[in-house]
Amino acid sequence: QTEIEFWHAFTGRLGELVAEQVETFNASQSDYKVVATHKGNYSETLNAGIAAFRAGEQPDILMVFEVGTATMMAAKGAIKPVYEVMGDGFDQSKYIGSVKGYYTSPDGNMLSLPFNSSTPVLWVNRDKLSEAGIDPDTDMSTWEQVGDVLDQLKGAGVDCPLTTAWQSWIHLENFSAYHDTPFATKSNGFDGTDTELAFNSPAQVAHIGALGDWAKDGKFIYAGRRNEGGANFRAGECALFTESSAGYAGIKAEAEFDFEVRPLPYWKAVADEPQNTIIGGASLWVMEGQTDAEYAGVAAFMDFLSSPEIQAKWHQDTGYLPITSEAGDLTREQGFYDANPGTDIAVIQMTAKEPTANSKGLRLGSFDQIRGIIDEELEAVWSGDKDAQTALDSAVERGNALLRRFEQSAR
Ligand SMILES: O=P(O)(O)OC[C@H](O)CO
Repeated sequence: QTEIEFWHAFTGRLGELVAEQVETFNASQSDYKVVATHKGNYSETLNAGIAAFRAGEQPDILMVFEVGTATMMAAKGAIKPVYEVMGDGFDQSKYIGSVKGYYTSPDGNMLSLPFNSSTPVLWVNRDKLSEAGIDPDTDMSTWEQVGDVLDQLKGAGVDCPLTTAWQSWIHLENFSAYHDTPFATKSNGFDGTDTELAFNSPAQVAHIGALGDWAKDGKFIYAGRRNEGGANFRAGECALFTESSAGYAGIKAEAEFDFEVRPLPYWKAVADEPQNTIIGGASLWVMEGQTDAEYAGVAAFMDFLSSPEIQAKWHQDTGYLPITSEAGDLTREQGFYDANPGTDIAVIQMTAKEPTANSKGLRLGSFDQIRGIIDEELEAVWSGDKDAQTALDSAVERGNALLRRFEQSAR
């Protein structure tokens, strides 16, 4: 039996669900055994994979969050493109375009498997709204409307009207795509590594400024750079929570209140209607230097993960997007969206409009480090130390220095 090493970044409910998938695969055949190992959070898992490659001890499969995509694409000699691993019969057309597009080479080949792809949405604690005397069905399509609701929640004495996970991903990266505004030049890096950050334009400054005002007034409660705010929301402390669609797994397992998923709000003052949101989560990269038997095992496992039943179950359990049209169709046929209203919002938000140059996604080198800079600057806004314009100007300048260094090293 050939062992396939799979390093991932899941804990909690998602950790249980990925373990279940691996067990199902292992029990379904006897040629291969996938051994899944948790390597820490997304950044730690990426760094562990890079360090292991340098030491010649890389796993067969490495989960890399979307932030690491450009880094992995540039890591020549470290990765084996998924379309090559899958071989001649690989039908790339079954994967949903807007999902696989993030991980596809300029000549149209899938470089990694978009196993756990998400997009941000608005999670609502309906009980919290009712307790505050607010109609839980109140329209919160726009940030203007959310602002009114936050006023009412604060007025009713709610301690945590709004919190967020992944502030840069949701409130700058997706915000920009959703309002069809560049996050960076050169189609957010898709058209070349000579890209510059551009998220300090009036639309982004206005949004971060509004969040900063809400933070000052105790209406927006900052909980951390990753998904720390999830614990507060799941415990029933917060009324509204901007978080990944994959927050679903934990919320469904833990929330003892009536919850709902809504589309990510947009500013009516900036756009008549929203563009599309972009991908987050992670994809599975295959590492170089493995045996033919291991690559055959990786292909079998990825084929299994992409099969309609397994993929539909994963989508329904986790809130991650279905990666194939068949898995989406099967989910609909099974009545899942009817029984769980709102669970199709993430897919609709991603696919309702043809992406523009500003909304295909991001492909920026050293982006994990750049996110660290953005996090630092945003925290200065939430604490009242910097205004939004100053903080975003500084993040752009500091981030551009890292992009230039990446560009030189990629040559
Ligand atoms: O929580 P996830 O897995 O949907 O990931 C959210 C962000 O995309 C991470 O960069």
